[in-house]
Formats: sequence, structure tokens, C-alpha cells
Amino acid sequence: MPRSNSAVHHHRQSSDNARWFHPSTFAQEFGARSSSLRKIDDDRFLTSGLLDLHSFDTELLPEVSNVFTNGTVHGQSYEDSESFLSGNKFANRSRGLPENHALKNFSTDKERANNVAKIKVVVRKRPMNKKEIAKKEEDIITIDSNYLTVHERKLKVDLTEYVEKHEFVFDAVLNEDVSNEEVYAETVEPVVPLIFQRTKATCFAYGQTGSGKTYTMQPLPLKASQDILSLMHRTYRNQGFQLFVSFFEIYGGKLFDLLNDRKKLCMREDGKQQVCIVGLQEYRVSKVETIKEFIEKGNATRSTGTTGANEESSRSHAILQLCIKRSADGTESKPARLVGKLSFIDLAGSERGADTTDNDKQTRIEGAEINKSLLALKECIRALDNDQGHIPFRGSKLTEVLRDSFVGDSRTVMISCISPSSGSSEHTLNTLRYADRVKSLSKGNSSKRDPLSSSNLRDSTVLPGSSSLSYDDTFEDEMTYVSSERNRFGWSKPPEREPSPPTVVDRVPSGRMDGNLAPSVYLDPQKGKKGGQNDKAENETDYQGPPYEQDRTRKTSKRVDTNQLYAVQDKRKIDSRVKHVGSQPFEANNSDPDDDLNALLKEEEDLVTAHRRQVEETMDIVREEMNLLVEADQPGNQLDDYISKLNIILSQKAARIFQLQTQLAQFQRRLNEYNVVISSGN
Ligand SMILES: Nc1ncnc2c1ncn2[C@@H]1O[C@H](COP(=O)(O)OP(=O)(O)OP(=O)(O)O)[C@@H](O)[C@H]1O
Repeated sequence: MPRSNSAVHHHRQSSDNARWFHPSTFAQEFGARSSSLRKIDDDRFLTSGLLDLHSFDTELLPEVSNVFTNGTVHGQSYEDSESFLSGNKFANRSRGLPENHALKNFSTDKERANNVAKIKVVVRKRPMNKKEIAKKEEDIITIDSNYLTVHERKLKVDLTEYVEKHEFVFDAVLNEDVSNEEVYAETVEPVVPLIFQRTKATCFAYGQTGSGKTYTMQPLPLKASQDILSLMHRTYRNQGFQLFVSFFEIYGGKLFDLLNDRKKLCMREDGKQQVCIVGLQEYRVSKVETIKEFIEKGNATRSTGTTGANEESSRSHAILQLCIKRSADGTESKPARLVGKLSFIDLAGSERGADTTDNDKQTRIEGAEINKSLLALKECIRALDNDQGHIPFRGSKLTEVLRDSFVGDSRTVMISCISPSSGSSEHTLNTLRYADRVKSLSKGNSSKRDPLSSSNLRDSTVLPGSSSLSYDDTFEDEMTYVSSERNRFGWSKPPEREPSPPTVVDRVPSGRMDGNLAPSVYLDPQKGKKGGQNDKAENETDYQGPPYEQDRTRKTSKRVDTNQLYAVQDKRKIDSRVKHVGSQPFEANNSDPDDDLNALLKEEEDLVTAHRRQVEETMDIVREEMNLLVEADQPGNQLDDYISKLNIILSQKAARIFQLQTQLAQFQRRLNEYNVVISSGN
């Protein structure tokens, strides 16, 4: 197994679920819609959804017009197409937004695509809320361009306080004043044109409960559809492109169609090892309004599923996909094939992931499942960006479903949401470390972690300029629109657009889930403390400062049927890459290879986390020793006191080193076993 520097802390997830498609907020955003999907069904051309696994091949089209070449597209200028595509560029990028003007004139779409990072990690800090202010908590996050510093208050052994700084660098760091519109521009907007060029892109958010995942993610799919449809009706007019939407959830390892009465779906692999979701309904859409209705419907279905209510959806991953298809001859006479895809993933319930020490069995199972998703996700991203032959998508159901998104031309945008307050420092650091880990997986990152470069052992990282977003300020004026009118999510109203295309919604049998990807995650490992509900309660109170308009529906915490979770693991083993070694199976005892891999990944994470902790603690101890020496030099110091303190310190050091050595030796043994198998398999 190729080694890497990856390390995700085992973050206890202390959040409630992140449901950025929550119906209540959605309805408030876009106005409550009385129309149900039934209406959609009635009014539009929906066919019953049957799945022909092979009718919608995932093969990409041989040629897609090079629309950006030479700045003209079928007589339409590039500038024209850009101006409507990016109607929200901002004159003011000083609020935590990095200057991304490096990429000025793209001469080709390929160049454009190359300039959009494969993995982009963005951090968003939310404002302090009323409760935090009332508790006199401090804002411990400072941001300077794409640099972020956590000022963590700590106590020495002698109980004196000091501030430890943890510095991070990400592709973009957005402060509390940054609007959702700007978040979109920084994250999803740059990848939208790429999905017309055969790219599969995924956006997901993670972070502690109440850190702003829902607030951040909820508006993105609609905004993206708006831009996609604009491109289709302008730049790519009459080229046979079609937009499809699907929305499903993974709950307890099973798939449910959120746009088809939560019908249970079945995941299969075809002969070409393509992942197919049998029965998944895809709806052809040509109006943003219609997509809103579908999302609303999906959210409602998710929260009122047959076996439960909100708490169930809080334990599910919701995946909304926007697919661009095109018929081979550019007309609609032939079946459309997938060109590109944009996935928005709500990895819910992640707050339970770190709480593997919880006494409740159900909670432990869920936590383990979520940890598994996070680890598997990270591993897939790592493999993806390093063009590794083996992509461990089987590490979790989520990554398995998203398999196609980890191959080919893909883009991943991670949004790490963080709370600013001192009371959240541990969660915040965990979130940032995970983000940092994912970012450091990218081979595109030129800057490497230099653990000793900082006097205080920085947490972070990487790469200035490794993957900044591509903005073309040549067109900035045209792209800019300013509106004082903002909706509840902070979006400015978009400028007047072209007349909407006729409302057409075709229900299409799809059957194939061609790719996509990526999960929203959240990680927040926190040991020893049961995070979550209390934090949640606090975080959900009103904010002061900027008027926050988003209402949230509280998610209650109920228990789900254990059997459902157990029933989950659909263990069809078809990974041809994991082979047997001679006559000896990969794992003795008939154990599941996926489980072995997962266990190994978990051990790796544990080891790196333990190492990190050990280094940090060592630094603390060294400080203690220095203080002790200073004290020892003082006249009249107590020798007894010095000796006993030194003894304690040395014992602590020895114990920690011994513990880490044991863990390392254990991991090396496991690694050796695994390496044999993988190398033989390849
Ligand atoms: N950047 C922001 N600006 C203004 N308000 C925000 C921002 N981020 C979050 N909020 C507000 O903070 C509260 C919590 O945010 P949100 O529900 O998005 O958190 P979450 O991470 O999704 O939580 P959970 O994991 O519990 O679902 C909401 O009331 C939201 O409106």
C-alpha cells in the first residue's frame, strides 16, 4: 500500500446532521411551494422510471465543441457567454477571499480546465452567535487572505494561561462577512463550465454542528443549475445538451430515491465495472424553478420517509446530482449519453463519527460507519489525485456509490465550515486538520508540510498558490452585478436573464449512476467528550451582528432500528484489483477485504493522530522543562520540588514514546500483511 502523509484525526462528530437541502429552509428561501411533485408529474412528461442498465452508457461523447477556442462560439462571443455565466464576480475580494487573478485569458477550454484545481479546499468561518457572545467567548480565528490562524488558549501545568497559534493555509479562506454568493463563486462556479467538457465534479461540506454547513451548501445546487442552464441556452444553444437531476440518499447502506417516493434502489456493477443504480429516476429539466421543486420534493421525502422522520435523514447521506447529457449527433433523436456531472453531497450525521466510545451500541455503529465514510473518502481523494491504480472506493458505501467520480477527469471541492468561538476550538482544529490532510494529499501541492518550520509547530500547511481558483478579471465588469436585494441565504438576486426555456420535464429511465462523487463530510473527532446536542443547541441560537435570516428546523435525536444498520452492508465483492496471493486468500478467516482495508485505514489514521498528539504534547512538555529550568536557576528554589517535577516530566515523556512505539510496531505489522496483497494484486 503506498504510503502517504495522510492523517485524519478521528474527529468525534459533534454535529447534528447537516441537511443543506432541508425543506423548511428551502421553502423559506424560495417561497413555500404548494406544488408537489405530483403536480410536476401531472404537468410534465414523466415516464415511468425503469432502468435499462445499458441504455444510458457512461461513455463520454467523442467530441464536444470547443466553445471557448478563439473566443467565439457559433458566432457568440466568449465574453457574452461568460458574462451571464458568472454574474457574480466581486469587486471586493478583501474579506478573506484570496486574489485569484492569476488566470487571465484562457485560450482553450482545456487550459481553463487545467487551471481549475483537482481538489480545492475552502474554509468558511461563520460569525459569532448570540449565545457565544453572551458566554463571553472569544473569536479565536484570524484570517489573512488564504491564511488562517487559530489562537488556542491553553493552560500550562502550573495553570498559567498561554495562547498557542495554529496556522493553516488553504486554497481559500472565507471570513464571516463573505456572502453565499461569494462562496459559490469561490467553489462551484469555476467547475460548472467543466462539466460540459466531460468532467465530474463534486462539492461537499463538513464541519462541526452549527458551523454553517447547511447555510453554506443549501444554495449551491440551485445556483449551479442556473449557470448550467444559462450555458446550455446560450453558449451551447442547439447542441443537444440536456440537464438531468436526480436525488437519492444512502441510509443504512441502502439506497432510496428521494424523487420517487423513497423507493428502494439497488446498486449493481455491470460488466464494465460501471456502477449502476437500478431504478433511480432522473428528470430532465430545463428551468431552475423546476429544479427547485425537485429539491424541495426530495427534502420532504427524505425527512418523512417510510420508517421515520428527521433523525433518520440525519443519519443518511443525501446526494443530489446534476448531469449533463448529450445525444451522439447533437440532436435529441438519439439517446443521450453522459457528458459530465456535478454532485452535491450532504454527508449527514457525521457528528457521531468520532464518538466511538459512546456506550450506546447504536450510536457506536453509526459512528463507525461515518468514520468509515470519512476515511474512505480521504483515501479515494488521495488515490484520485495521485493517479493511483487502485482506488479504495469500497472503503464505504458512499465511496462505492460514487465510484465513477474517482476516475477520469474529476474535480472535488471541499468546504470546511468552522465556528469562530473559543468554546469550539477543539472541533475547529479537528475540522481544519482534516481539511489540511485532504489538501496535502494533492500532488499538485508544491508546498509541503514543514513541521518544524514554525516555532510553535504549526498545524498547517501547504501550498500558497497551488490551486487558486481561476478568475478572469478581464470580464469582471461584465460579471459583476450588485444588488441590495438579498434573499434569506444572502444571495443577491441575479440579473435579468434570458427568457426561461419552455418548461419541460421528462422523466427518463436512467439506471446508471455514472459517476460522481464526493461526500460531504464533516469530521470532528473529539475524544472524551460527547459533543453534539448541547453544542447544537447553543449554536442554533440567534446571532448578533449580521442579520442571519436562515431558520432551522431542529432535528431531534431518535433511535433508529438497529437492524436497518446491520442490514446494510451489501457485500458484493467484485474488486478485481484485490486478488489472492497464491492460494492464500487476502485475509484468512474469511474476513471481508473491505473490512480489512477499512481497519487498516483506521489504524493509519489513529497512528498519525497519536503521533501528532505526541508531538504537540512533547512541545508542551519541553516548555514545562524550560520553565522548570528557569525556576531552578532562581535563587532559593526548592530542590525537592524541582526533582519531583522533573521526575514527572521524564516519566510522561517516556510513557508517551513507549506508547507510540507500540502503536507503530503494530501498524507496521499490519501494513506488511496488506502490502503483500496489494502488490500481488496489481
Ligand atoms: N456564514 C454565516 N452567516 C450567517 N449565519 C450563519 C452562517 N453560517 C451559519 N449561520 C447560521 O448559523 C446557524 C447554524 O448553521 P447551519 O445550520 O448551517 O449549521 P450546520 O453546520 O449545518 O449544523 P448541523 O450540522 O447541526 O446541521 C444557522 O442559524 C445559520 O443561519
